[in-house]
Amino acid sequence: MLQVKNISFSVPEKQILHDISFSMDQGKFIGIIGPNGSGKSTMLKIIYRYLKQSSGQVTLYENDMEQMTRKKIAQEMAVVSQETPVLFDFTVKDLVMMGRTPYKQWLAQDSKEDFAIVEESMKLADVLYLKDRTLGQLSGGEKKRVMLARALAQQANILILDEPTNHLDIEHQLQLMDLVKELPITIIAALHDLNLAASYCDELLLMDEGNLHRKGTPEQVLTEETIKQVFHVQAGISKNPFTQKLHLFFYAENVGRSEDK
Ligand SMILES: Nc1ncnc2c1ncn2[C@@H]1O[C@H](COP(=O)(O)OP(=O)(O)OP(=O)(O)O)[C@@H](O)[C@H]1O
Repeated sequence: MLQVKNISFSVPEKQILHDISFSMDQGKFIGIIGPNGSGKSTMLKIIYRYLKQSSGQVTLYENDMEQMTRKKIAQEMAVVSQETPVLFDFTVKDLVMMGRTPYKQWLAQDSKEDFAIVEESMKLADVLYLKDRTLGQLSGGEKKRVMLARALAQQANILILDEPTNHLDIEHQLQLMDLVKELPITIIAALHDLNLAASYCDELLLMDEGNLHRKGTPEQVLTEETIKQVFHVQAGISKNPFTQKLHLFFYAENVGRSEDK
């Protein structure tokens, strides 16, 4: 459904992305992983058209995204970015209602259906109890969940998440990942936690210094060799005994050396 074709991105000082190509199939959960500064957020920002690539093309259902209107893109894609908007005086329910904007005519009233969708989205993201608070009165993790609720209210076909579990406690991390995994839509998420990525993603894109180092299933991408090459740490590959999913252990290269002496 979505194709990224030969995308490069440069700023005056340097090239940030080098000739990236991949495609996303309907209903799949794709994870973008890689060290700090490897280009994950930049790649996502180009997909949701916050940044314009220097060369290459992104197509959605074979249409060039540059030719699509903002409104059409907002009906297709919802984004939870790393930044929270500076709308401190807005209440949670008003913010989540903003997710309905792409479906409204100029100055149209919120419909019964809009209110029902907003309430359901707040329930799913576990923020209903915060609905009358303003954004300025929330913790980092609560804000993150409100932004997820807003994205859910958008009812888009593609959900883009930039480090969605950042700021979340472990219960809410797993809740969020379970929730988005169950959605019948396509998800693309930049993730730092490789074990979360391994557990939930159908496919991983491993970025390294602006290049797509490897793509494939978690088993294909998360090997001892690739982790050493890209993250410069040693990894042991195992299985989570409860979920049977791939599980990684990490250690610095010199661990255990003192015991060898
Ligand atoms: N506007 C800009 N001008 C100059 N350099 C930039 C700009 N935006 C991003 N960069 C650089 O591009 C590289 C990729 O940044 P990006 O935010 O995409 O990385 P990331 O993989 O998402 O990192 P992190 O894991 O730390 O969030 C970094 O080295 C960053 O400093």
